[in-house]
Amino acid sequence: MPEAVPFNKHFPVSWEELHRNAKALAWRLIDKGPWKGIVAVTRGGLVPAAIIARELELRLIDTVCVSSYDHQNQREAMVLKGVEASGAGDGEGWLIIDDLVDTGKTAVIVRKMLPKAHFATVYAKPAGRPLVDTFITEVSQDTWIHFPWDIELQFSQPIAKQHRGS
Ligand SMILES: O=P(O)(O)OC[C@H]1O[C@H](OP(=O)(O)OP(=O)(O)O)[C@H](O)[C@@H]1O
Ligand SMILES: Nc1nc2[nH]cnc2c(=O)[nH]1
Ligand SMILES: [Mg+2]
Repeated sequence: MPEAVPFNKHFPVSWEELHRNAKALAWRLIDKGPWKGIVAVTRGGLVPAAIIARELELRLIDTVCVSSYDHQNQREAMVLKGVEASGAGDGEGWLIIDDLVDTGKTAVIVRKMLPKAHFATVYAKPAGRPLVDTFITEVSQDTWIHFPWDIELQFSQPIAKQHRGS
């Protein structure tokens, strides 16, 4: 595995921004369909998958449940649940939706389960980018993305102070 990159930068995402970017992803995906359904990668893929399901009028939704981070620390990936009764088969005509790809480890696992599915994320970092078929926004490898469900409003240090401290 490549050496872990420290997260020097922070990229907070608001609900509005996430909604807008997930809708932008739906616009990119509409012409690549038709789609039979969505497999959301829990938990991060659940909110983007809900927005995309609404926009593409898809009602058949399944989940794969993968966990590989304790906050910012990556550990061995655990598959808690695979694709079940949805009939996704080899993934032909299906979308896999996750919030982001970072190292690409989760993407490799999910792609093995559904090799013909179209893998789409809202955000991508360079190491994971080759594993995604469609994404919206790229951020650098040393950036940690903070999703709206993980954060709350609070005082923020000026960038100059954060930079001196890093
Ligand atoms: O490309 P990778 O290095 O594998 O990282 C990307 C994965 O990490 C996060 O999930 P996490 O395992 O933290 O679980 P969560 O979705 O439940 O927060 C994120 O939602 C992606 O699924
Ligand atoms: N929230 C969040 N989860 C991740 N999992 C892997 N990389 C990230 C990231 O940048 N932000
Ligand atoms: Mg996840």
